[in-house]
Amino acid sequence: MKTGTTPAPAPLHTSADLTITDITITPIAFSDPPLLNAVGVHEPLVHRVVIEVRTANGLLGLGECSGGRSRLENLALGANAIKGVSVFDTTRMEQLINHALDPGLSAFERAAVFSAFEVACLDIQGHATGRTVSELLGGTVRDAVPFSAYLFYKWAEHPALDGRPAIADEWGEALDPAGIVRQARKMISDYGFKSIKLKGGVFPPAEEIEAIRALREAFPALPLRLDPNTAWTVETSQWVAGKTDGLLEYLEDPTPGLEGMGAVASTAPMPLATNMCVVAFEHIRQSIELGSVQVILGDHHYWGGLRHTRELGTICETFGLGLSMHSNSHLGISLAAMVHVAAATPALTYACDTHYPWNGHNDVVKPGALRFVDGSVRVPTGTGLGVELDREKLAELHQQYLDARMTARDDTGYMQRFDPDYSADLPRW
Ligand SMILES: O=C([O-])[C@@H](O)[C@@H](O)[C@H](O)[C@@H](O)C(=O)[O-]
Ligand SMILES: [Mg+2]
Repeated sequence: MKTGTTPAPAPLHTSADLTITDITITPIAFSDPPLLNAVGVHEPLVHRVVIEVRTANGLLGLGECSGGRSRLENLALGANAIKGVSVFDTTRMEQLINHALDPGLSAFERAAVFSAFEVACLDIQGHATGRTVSELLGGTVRDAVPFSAYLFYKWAEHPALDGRPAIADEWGEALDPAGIVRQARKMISDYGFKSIKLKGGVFPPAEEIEAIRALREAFPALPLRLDPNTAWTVETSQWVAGKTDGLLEYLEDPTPGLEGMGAVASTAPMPLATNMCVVAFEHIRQSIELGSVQVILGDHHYWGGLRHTRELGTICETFGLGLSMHSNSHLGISLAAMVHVAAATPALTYACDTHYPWNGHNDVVKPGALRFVDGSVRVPTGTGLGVELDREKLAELHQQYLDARMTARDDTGYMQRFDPDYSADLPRW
């Protein structure tokens, strides 16, 4: 219970004014280092979208999601469907968006489109009532949200290409256990993270196990995770799980599919986690029946917004599953939304993932509200999401998007520019 030190804020606006009148969808591009994964390498620019929702009484709410040509088309359809609706009617909004989108679209894409608007509407609800988004989600159960150091094998620089010079970064090369430990030391010294995740699926599994061993030696007290994004067969996954017994707090998506994961889980000494085989509510039942995963990585972008992600927490608790959070390359609007929902979700059992150390220096939100201290981000205290748009930065990143003529993320195609024989067929080992 709150003590009398903070006076309860009076509602600032009546809900009668909170009809959506205008929505701006701005595609942006921001820089990204050459991070390696199971399907290739990150391109020099990430395509993402900033959503601005405005109401009749002049309030503004922000959302952020991943980009791509079809995503932009779907966002435009969604925006059109919810004009004239109150920002408090998010359930109806979800129905309207579902109705407006092509019936053939995946549940995943529908959820992603709705989520971007839901976050912006919750931001406005917060401004209108003088409350934070986490308060609107039921209040915080933690003041700060822990994140893990998200390590990647990486090249020292984006190689020169088509007349463009090479692009180096502050992180340098990490292609072996020593490079990974070096990267971990820098990330932990910069951000204070208390757990570590290594993106695997890049090198043969024995080499990645060596990197995990090196991390264990360098950071004896920090929990470790390995995520090869389904690069391994069931047999290889079982072998790796046996070799990393006692080293990992969980093993994430070693192999494709609920059945494959179930087979690995039946022998693995550690819990299995996923952001690939359980990505919608409809997958949970079969996963429980098969015992496929013991930890779900929620992600409000893909689970249909902040309220549904909070509901996912309750389901995880009900079935005795752990809950963590997945991340793709993102900026501060998404980080703020993650922090609010994670702070309001008692069932969160693991530190969340974030790409922010790789991308945050390019943020579209003004500095100050989001800071990592000892690996955690304190819940922003301003109303709504508690972050403010930096319009100059938004314009700059939008221009960067226009100049780059981006269409969709293509880690595999970019890798093939340097290695024409590269194949992204998985499982690879
Ligand atoms: O950014 C990447 O290369 C990651 O592999 C990302 O695309 C994944 O979605 C994610 O981080 C994961 O945990 O699988
Ligand atoms: Mg993953």
